[in-house]
Amino acid sequence: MSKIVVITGGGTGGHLKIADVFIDELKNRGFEVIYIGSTYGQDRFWFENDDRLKEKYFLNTSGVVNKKGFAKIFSLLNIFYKALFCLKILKKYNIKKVISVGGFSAASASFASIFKKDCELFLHEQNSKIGALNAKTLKYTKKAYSSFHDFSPIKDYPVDVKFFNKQRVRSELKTIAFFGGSQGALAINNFALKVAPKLNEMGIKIVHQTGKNDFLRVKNEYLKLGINADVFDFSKDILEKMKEADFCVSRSGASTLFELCANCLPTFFIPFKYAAQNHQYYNAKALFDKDLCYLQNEDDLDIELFFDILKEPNLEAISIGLKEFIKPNGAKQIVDDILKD
Ligand SMILES: CC(=O)N[C@H]1[C@@H](OP(=O)(O)OP(=O)(O)OC[C@H]2O[C@@H](n3ccc(=O)[nH]c3=O)[C@H](O)[C@@H]2O)O[C@H](CO)[C@@H](O)[C@@H]1O
Repeated sequence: MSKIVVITGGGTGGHLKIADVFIDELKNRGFEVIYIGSTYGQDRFWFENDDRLKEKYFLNTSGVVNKKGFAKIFSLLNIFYKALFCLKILKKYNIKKVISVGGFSAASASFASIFKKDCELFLHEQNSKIGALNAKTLKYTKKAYSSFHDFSPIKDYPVDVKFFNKQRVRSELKTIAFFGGSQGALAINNFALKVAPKLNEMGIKIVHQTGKNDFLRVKNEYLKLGINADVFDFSKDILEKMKEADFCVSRSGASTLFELCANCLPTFFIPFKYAAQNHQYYNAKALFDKDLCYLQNEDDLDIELFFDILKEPNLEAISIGLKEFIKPNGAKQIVDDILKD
């Protein structure tokens, strides 16, 4: 069997994090990995200087979902043109297995794997609602994996095992973290700034990930409020920040959500309302239905209710429940399954 696997997909951190976890898992088993992503989105930021990869290609492709008319046709033609380039890569390295982690970055290499007769396509869908490209390629896949959908033979999310290793049952509220997902979230930044003075009065320490675009504004606002918060735009080691927190306010992007579960950190989710098919809301609802998180839509945010929750945040029961909700080794099981024949 060829010892080189192609991983494709990205655009945002939620997809790229899965690629990252699979790269480690494959490298540990002596496989080499080629990554194919896009020049748009965050793919370069995550993998351009990654020494684990045998090769990396960033194609000039972009999404088609939100485009209309000629722009849409042009994007589609471009994706197919780049698929021919990907086909050459698959042939050159005799690739037999391509793993897509979704997002528009995955389109060209996924189509190339479908064109190549002796190549199998595998898919990881992170969210509760199936993404546009994944919905199109699903029927051509050898196997598809998801923590939300019945078609998946493996339900555990491929969370980096380090989040489990630093798992902690929370019992006392000393530190609160605000996470906006890989790009940060204006709504969470504004909410944090509104509740910060009272949190500060209550003696609660604030850790706040703002995203790159809003970092300076938020940092300055904390300075004006005279609050000594740990403010950062993006951290390569988010676990360092997470493990310190006893409660979190976060977007419900799938990778963040399952990392929070793995770490047993009770969370108040504020989903990104424009996510396709409102998938962030449904991601969090899977936890909410089991009383394992707090959940509020951005438009209904209620500061009084938030502080009511903080009076008796049920930390221990939620923390213990999260431990049961997700088991480690999701990545290992999926890669075992991909490599098994
Ligand atoms: C706006 C948007 O379209 N968001 C989507 C995107 O979210 P987004 O890109 O925000 O993805 P997630 O929240 O799922 O994951 C973010 C990843 O980045 C990491 N991280 C984040 C901040 C930081 O400072 N350092 C760091 O390493 C997190 O640990 C996590 O692994 O992909 C997710 C997975 O498909 C979807 O559920 C989201 O709806």
